[in-house]
Amino acid sequence: MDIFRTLAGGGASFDKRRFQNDLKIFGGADDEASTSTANAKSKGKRKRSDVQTTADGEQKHSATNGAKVIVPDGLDFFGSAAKAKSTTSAVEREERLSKKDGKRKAEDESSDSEAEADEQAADEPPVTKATLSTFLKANKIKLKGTDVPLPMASWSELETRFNVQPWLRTNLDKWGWSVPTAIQRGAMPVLLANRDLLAGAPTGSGKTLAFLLPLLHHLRAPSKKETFRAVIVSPTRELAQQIHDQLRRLSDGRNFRICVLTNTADFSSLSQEPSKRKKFDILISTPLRLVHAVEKEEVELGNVRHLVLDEADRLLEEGFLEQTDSILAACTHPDLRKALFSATLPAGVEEMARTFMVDECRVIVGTKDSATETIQQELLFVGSEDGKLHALRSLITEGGLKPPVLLFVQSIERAKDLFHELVYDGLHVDVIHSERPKVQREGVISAFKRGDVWVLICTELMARGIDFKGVQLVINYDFPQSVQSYIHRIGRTGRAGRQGRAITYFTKEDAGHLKTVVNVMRQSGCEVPEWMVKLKGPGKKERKKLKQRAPERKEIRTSAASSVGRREANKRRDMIAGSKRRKVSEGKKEGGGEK
Ligand SMILES: Nc1ncnc2c1ncn2[C@@H]1O[C@H](COP(=O)(O)OP(=O)(O)OP(=O)(O)O)[C@@H](O)[C@H]1O
Repeated sequence: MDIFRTLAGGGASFDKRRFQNDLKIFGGADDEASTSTANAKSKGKRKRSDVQTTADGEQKHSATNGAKVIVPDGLDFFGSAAKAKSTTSAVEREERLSKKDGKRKAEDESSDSEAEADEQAADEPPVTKATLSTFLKANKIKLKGTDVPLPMASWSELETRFNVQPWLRTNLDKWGWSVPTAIQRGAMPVLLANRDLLAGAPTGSGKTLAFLLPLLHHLRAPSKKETFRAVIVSPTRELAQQIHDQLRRLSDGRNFRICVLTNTADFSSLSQEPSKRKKFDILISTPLRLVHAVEKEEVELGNVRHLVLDEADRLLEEGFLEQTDSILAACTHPDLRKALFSATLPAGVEEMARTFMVDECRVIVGTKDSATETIQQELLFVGSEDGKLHALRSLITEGGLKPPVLLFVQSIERAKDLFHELVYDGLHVDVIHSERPKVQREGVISAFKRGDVWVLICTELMARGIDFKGVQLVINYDFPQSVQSYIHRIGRTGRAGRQGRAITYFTKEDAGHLKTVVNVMRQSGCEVPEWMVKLKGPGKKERKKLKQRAPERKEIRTSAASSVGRREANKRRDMIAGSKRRKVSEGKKEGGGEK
């Protein structure tokens, strides 16, 4: 079907002169090799988001094409205008710590002014009732609930206001973060005051610390008497492991016993008879594992005082809802406090959450269900399924594929297929999905973090929560099945104040759902062609259908002949490289004798 008829059927009209290049390609959509950038920054006019501060304190993202996009202060999650610099320095400082001493010294000297900005930010005065509304506005925080505790402006309030133990502050300071992020400012006081909390803030904005620190504060020290006083539930093993790693760092030196139920060793300790079981202070688990353990009476949740649902909207969705419900029912302690966190909180989820929370506070940062501002988002029309491989290979040959890259597909099958295609392209590519054994999954993640894997093909498994700091680019090879999926997937880049880029491929078949992504792009300040803005969004029914079931797509495969050709070419290339290496090493041996 003609794509323009499809789109026009949705109420779109086009400025054909302005988008003549796109139009040309759309018109020739039958040619499966056709690809067209239908994004705002096409043809090299990509927006860069260098944060500038104007005299009136507003921040601007300067675009390389000259266009200025005003960014509200609060959407810089790592500080307001005056602190933009200091935030960057906090993240940079974390990286610098791992560099050699000499280099560190030189960098430290050159960043005197940054250090001054850090100090200024760290000294921000506590928020009072009189300054509350200005503070909330500046940090783009929205608070709701009865007697919601005032947000905290700086880390020093942890001691002065909440009496947090010095060891916790010492461990926190090891990260070198000069100021709390907006969600940490708003959510931590609520949790430190031991209130139920529903918290929403963009991807990569530091939600994990916002719930971990108050939790450790309340537990104070390991307990010999009670087991499982706190439970953190996450939808994937990988995320559970990541939360565990951060918790370990934050509780360094305190000997808290932390059980990650997805770890075989911890799990087998619980399968023993009750008297021989190890006692744990904190339990981190995926829902299914936890429910099984509760059913088998290996885990007893009657002592739990603090329950955290990370990626709460996912845990309250079909597929996990039943298990989350069982977990809630098993946490029977009268003093149980619940904290729900996510970057996306659809209205239905909030409604459901309110049915089991008590006198909860609601803390939302930025616009609900929106993408992180530092991500340059692009939509790329690829004609048809085959066009995706062409687009990807063009990106590689044009040098636009700067590793590390995460590449999302809609199913395990397609992840495997794409891996088999790309592995012959000479890329350092690997694939991760739930069918791969745990050890392999862990190995792939480590290799990706080390930089040994440049392109990681993944399924929805990696869409939420995973914090790979330096991801340069996210490619949605297959169009995401919901707006939440889109926000979380692209949120793997542009984390902790860094810049990131996300490209979403779409075919004629995806066109009906384009508007959902377009809305997110516009909301986060990306330019979008007018014709896309005028598109009609999918109805509720269509959205539900797509969420429940991924569309049928043509198998990922270039012609057998070309893949054999590439395989042969790669073999030849490897042989030549091997022979060169051998010659060099033989030469070295011979040279060695001359000394
Ligand atoms: N106050 C801070 N200043 C600077 N960096 C921070 C601060 N707090 C956390 N970070 C860093 O920000 C990054 C993102 O944090 P985190 O993984 O908690 O994000 P998140 O909001 O949970 O994201 P997602 O929604 O994707 O799960 C991490 O690398 C973390 O170390």
